[in-house]
Amino acid sequence: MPAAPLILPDTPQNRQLSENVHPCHWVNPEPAERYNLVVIGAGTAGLICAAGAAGLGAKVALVERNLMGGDCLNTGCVPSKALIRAARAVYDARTVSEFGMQDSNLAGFDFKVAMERMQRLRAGISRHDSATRFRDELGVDLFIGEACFSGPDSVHVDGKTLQFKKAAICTGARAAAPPVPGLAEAGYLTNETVFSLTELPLHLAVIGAGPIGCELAQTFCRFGSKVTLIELAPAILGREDRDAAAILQDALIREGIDLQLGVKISAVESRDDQKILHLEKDGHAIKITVDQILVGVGRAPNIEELALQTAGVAFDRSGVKVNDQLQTTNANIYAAGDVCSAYKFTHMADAQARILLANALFKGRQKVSDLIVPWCTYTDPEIAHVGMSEQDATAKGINVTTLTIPLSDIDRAVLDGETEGFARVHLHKDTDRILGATIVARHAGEMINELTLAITNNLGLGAIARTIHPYPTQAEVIKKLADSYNRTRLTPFLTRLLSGWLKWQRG
Ligand SMILES: Cc1cc2nc3c(=O)[nH]c(=O)nc-3n(C[C@H](O)[C@H](O)[C@H](O)COP(=O)(O)OP(=O)(O)OC[C@H]3O[C@@H](n4cnc5c(N)ncnc54)[C@H](O)[C@@H]3O)c2cc1C
Ligand SMILES: NC(=O)c1ccc[n+]([C@@H]2O[C@H](COP(=O)([O-])OP(=O)(O)OC[C@H]3O[C@@H](n4cnc5c(N)ncnc54)[C@H](O)[C@@H]3O)[C@@H](O)[C@H]2O)c1
Repeated sequence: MPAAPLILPDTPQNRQLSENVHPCHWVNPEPAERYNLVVIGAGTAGLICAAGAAGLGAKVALVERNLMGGDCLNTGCVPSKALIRAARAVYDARTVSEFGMQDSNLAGFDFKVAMERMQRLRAGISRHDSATRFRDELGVDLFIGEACFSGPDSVHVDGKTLQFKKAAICTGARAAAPPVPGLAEAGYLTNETVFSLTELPLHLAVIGAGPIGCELAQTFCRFGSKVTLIELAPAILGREDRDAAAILQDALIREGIDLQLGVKISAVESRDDQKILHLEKDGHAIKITVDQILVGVGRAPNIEELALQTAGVAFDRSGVKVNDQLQTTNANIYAAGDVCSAYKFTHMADAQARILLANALFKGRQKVSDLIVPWCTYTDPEIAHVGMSEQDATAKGINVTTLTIPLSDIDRAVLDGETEGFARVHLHKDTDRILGATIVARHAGEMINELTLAITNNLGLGAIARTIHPYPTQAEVIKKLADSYNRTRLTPFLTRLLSGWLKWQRG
């Protein structure tokens, strides 16, 4: 009988996942005399570093204390997006009457089936991050255990010492806990435990309306939980365009989420199986009784166990300190991903790992500040953003022209019944140079790529105006932005000139 999986519940899918990303009978190899690169942490950043370096012929050691694949595979992007997909199916089924289908209701929804689907898909995807693949196909020395520095050029794991020329700290981050009296005693879910639920909460309190809170509040509400979403700030998704966040805020309230904004949680107490949250809002006390609490109030870097002082690596509350080339205060040690990045995204961990490889192994001088970073919050509608916001540009003293097209102007969005949203670009004033963009649409995450490509490659809106977009697609909204830019170039003088020419043509 194989050991119980590291990720609960104990199901065949979770056993398969565990066997791939933390095999129970794994035997650590004998360390090489010296490694070109020792990578600590096998999340996205660490896996890209290890696979990339080994693929280029480096001798690489990779150390992971828990599950290879890190947050993204096990407790982040993958399980959350599988559940978001299930929640969309439930929502669509409930709102089909306008398409002529009979109303369906929630009675037929089985939470266990949605969770099993997530576990099955996650286990399948885990093959790419598996221990045996990294050892047998990529030639990486994989050590399972907790790593800590034992000197400026050595790491200790499982009673062994790994000597390195260069090291990469890729240890990621974990859920931060809000300092609320009684919360720890009452118990709460985080991203590490919410995907292990076996029963749908009847009433779920979600603390924090950032991406984690908004995505999962909407998901559980669609599954049929009563959801209270509690946010300290006066609005949700503080980092997003205000108009974009307002559209989502309305959608969440309309779907039945009890949204408590500008609220302080003064205490939590538990009574029988219930948890009681005491809130303060505008001087009033509010009491909410729930059966589960989910916390999503930001991340704390995983640095405590690394003995960073021993290696001369500086750090603070936000993580390992790195320069623009991802080098720490020890010139031979670099860091990438959530442990050092203000942008905590899988694609950013990936992009930083590539920079780390070039700079650490090949004396490259690539800079993080040169990256154009898109992101997307996978609510319904999605909110996707790339580049600067209007405030970023203003703070840099750049004059901006902002253009916005509502989705209600786009035929395909009208036909799909998905008109809630818009596309917006910020241009360098009097030019077609795109500084940043936000899209709110059901599949905004797919649509933002065209604008990311344009910004990354210095293509202005003019290039998009010259690009044919298939009709009818929702991405035509980006072409319409470009057309509206072209119209701004029609000065009264040019208009007079053109109309004079056409008049002359008529004879
Ligand atoms: C619920 C949720 C949803 C998300 N959704 C998205 C999304 O849709 N899109 C997106 O881009 N991002 C998303 N993210 C963010 C994304 O998961 C992270 O940005 C990404 O996983 C960071 O990768 P990383 O390699 O830096 O760190 P991690 O994935 O955290 O990996 C770090 C690894 O290091 C290991 N480790 C730590 N300390 C040690 C040690 N001392 N010794 C050995 N090993 C150690 C850990 O066990 C872990 O496996 C989401 C996050 C959450 C929580
Ligand atoms: N789709 C995606 O790419 C995606 C999805 C989920 C998570 N992530 C990543 O994970 C990271 C963490 O996400 P997150 O949502 O936990 O953090 P966050 O920092 O983005 O948002 C946390 C929210 O919690 C609020 N908050 C803080 N303390 C509070 C308190 N005591 N009471 C009530 N509200 C409080 C904050 O005001 C903020 O709005 C993000 O930075 C993001 O990069 C990305």
